[in-house]
Amino acid sequence: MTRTSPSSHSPDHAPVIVSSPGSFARSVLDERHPALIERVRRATPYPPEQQRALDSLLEEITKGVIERLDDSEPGAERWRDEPYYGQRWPDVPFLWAESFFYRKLLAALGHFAPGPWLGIDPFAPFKNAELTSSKVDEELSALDRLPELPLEERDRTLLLSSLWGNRADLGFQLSAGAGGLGERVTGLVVDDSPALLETLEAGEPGKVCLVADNAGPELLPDLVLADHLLTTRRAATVVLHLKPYPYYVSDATTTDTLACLDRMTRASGHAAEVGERLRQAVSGGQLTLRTHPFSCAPHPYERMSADLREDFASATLTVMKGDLNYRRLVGDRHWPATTPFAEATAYFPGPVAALRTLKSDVVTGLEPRTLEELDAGEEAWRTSGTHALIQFAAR
Ligand SMILES: O=P(O)(O)OC[C@H]1O[C@](O)(CO)[C@@H](O)[C@@H]1O
Repeated sequence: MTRTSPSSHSPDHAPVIVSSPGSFARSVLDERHPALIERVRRATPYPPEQQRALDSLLEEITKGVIERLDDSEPGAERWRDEPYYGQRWPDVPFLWAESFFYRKLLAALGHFAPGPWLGIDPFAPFKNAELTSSKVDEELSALDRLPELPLEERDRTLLLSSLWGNRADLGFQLSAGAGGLGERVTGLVVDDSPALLETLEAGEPGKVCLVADNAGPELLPDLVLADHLLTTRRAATVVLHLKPYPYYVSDATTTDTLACLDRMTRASGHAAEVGERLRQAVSGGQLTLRTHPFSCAPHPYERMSADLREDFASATLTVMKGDLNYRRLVGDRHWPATTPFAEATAYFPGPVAALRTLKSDVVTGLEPRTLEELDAGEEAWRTSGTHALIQFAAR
């Protein structure tokens, strides 16, 4: 990966830029994005106007330079002052390039334009296939064993299933180049779960912010975890942060959340009970769904707006799910992997945890010995989704 000039948050660690051929970031832009355009075309019979817009987007990302979003697009003003227009896609920060690609894909499909395609989620066919799969049936039935477990074991099981649910990332599965997901490795590269749980147990139950990542098989265990936090009084309220519009293929929106609740209540046994309780929690205000525009911003959380900062500052704990949230939490930078997680997140306004399977180059908080072992083992441990971590920083 190439490096560009450093910036304020971590002067020594440059942002991840796409350019070097052969880098992970480059493979996402060169392989994953064009493949995704084709999958979207095949999944939904978009009319000629949208087909032509997809052709132009494909041409732009493969051969052209970055072109602005049309001013008529909702939220276009948030993208207007970015410094990257006219540059080649591989020459700008990875996080920005990926985010802008997803926003342009929605523009090409008329997602925000009044008319018949308004609000149609281009990724819905993939998400629906996952949510209706028999694998999900099995996972929901497995919940029947949950009430028998002692509390400590339930805590751990639910944290781990929310964590490993993060492997359910359609971006990965749709990828032609990445070779899909490898076998998951048992054991976490960092496990701060005892400190995380201690924070939730200390003092009166407060608010927990759960910043969701993917829909379906990841969101289901996230919702079960939210129910567990509420029913065990680890949290008085949970705020579930969702994406305001379809993003990074499988990221969870409000529609996806309602689909999960529906899936649970239509199941039997414990899953149905949890689903019903969660519906009531939404109606009663114990579980709030929040879709902040910054959730789809191409920036690290260090640049979050004052109202979002206030939400996280007033929480007992914020849990960031998944790889993209991790990249945004620590900044998508070339951190030395042994940089303490607390240092990389020092700006964060409250206690924060990350539950993440590793699917991109960025990582912090590793013990030197762990890093040595990982580097000596499987080559792509940072990006293959085989390893995972639970990190926590108190404030
Ligand atoms: O769904 P997750 O865990 O956020 O993973 C999404 C990840 O997929 C990628 O788009 C490509 O791997 C990463 O850039 C991103 O971090």
